[in-house]
Amino acid sequence: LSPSFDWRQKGVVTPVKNQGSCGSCWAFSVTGNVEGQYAIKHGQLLSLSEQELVDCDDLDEGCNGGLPDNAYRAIEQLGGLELESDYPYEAENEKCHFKQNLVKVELTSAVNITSNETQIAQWLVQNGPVAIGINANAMQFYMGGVSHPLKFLCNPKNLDHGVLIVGYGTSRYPLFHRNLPYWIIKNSWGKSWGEQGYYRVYRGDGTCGLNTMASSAVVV
Ligand SMILES: CCC[C@@H](/C=C/S(=O)(=O)c1ccccc1)NC(=O)[C@H](Cc1ccccc1)NC(=O)N1CCC(N2CCOCC2)CC1
Repeated sequence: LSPSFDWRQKGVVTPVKNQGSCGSCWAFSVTGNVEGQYAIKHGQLLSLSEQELVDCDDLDEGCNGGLPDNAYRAIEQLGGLELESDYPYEAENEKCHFKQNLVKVELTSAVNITSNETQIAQWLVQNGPVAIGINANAMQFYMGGVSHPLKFLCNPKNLDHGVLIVGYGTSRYPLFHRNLPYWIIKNSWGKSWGEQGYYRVYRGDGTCGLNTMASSAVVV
């Protein structure tokens, strides 16, 4: 396993987005994953619509929450994803105005990825960014660095947020830990949150349950 890998350097990750005051994190996690899969397969980076999922994915609950696995199925059933520019984000539940002729990306299926973090890293290098569920307790007060909250402060069984792993690394931590392994996670709370919108979290001990619900779409 290479010591670090970052899909942002390969041009398959769109700029950090902001879900606003709508519980649509699950939709951003899925569009981020599909954007990556499509870019890797077709060599073109498209920004895809979260609002289409918020409005049209009836397996989920729009601004009141959702699950990546439901969203992949809904995208297959709907017929595909439209561009962000064709179906712009409104941060509220609206009436579905999906248009089949505007579909840019179709899914053939989706996969669940093992919870072994070394294997998740291998999968990521071979296939692309990974959609995950995580307990966001430690993210609400995150100001940068490598987050490694104590288990009782970030229950790995209470997943409540959908985000996207885009890479991993090891920090040369001078004083305490020599090589601190971490994940690089794209959040959807805007660029002013965390490290320009990103979250680095300890890699290797199931911190905040980040390894327990890893998944990806398979695009046409
Ligand atoms: C109210 C929804 C909030 C939203 C994220 C909002 S958020 O703004 O990113 C945030 C998260 C944490 C702290 C603060 C802010 N969370 C979700 O959508 C989370 C995301 C998630 C959870 C677990 C695994 C993967 C992804 N999902 C959920 O909240 N839900 C999952 C589906 C569930 N349905 C119940 C009825 O039967 C069908 C399923 C509804 C709640």
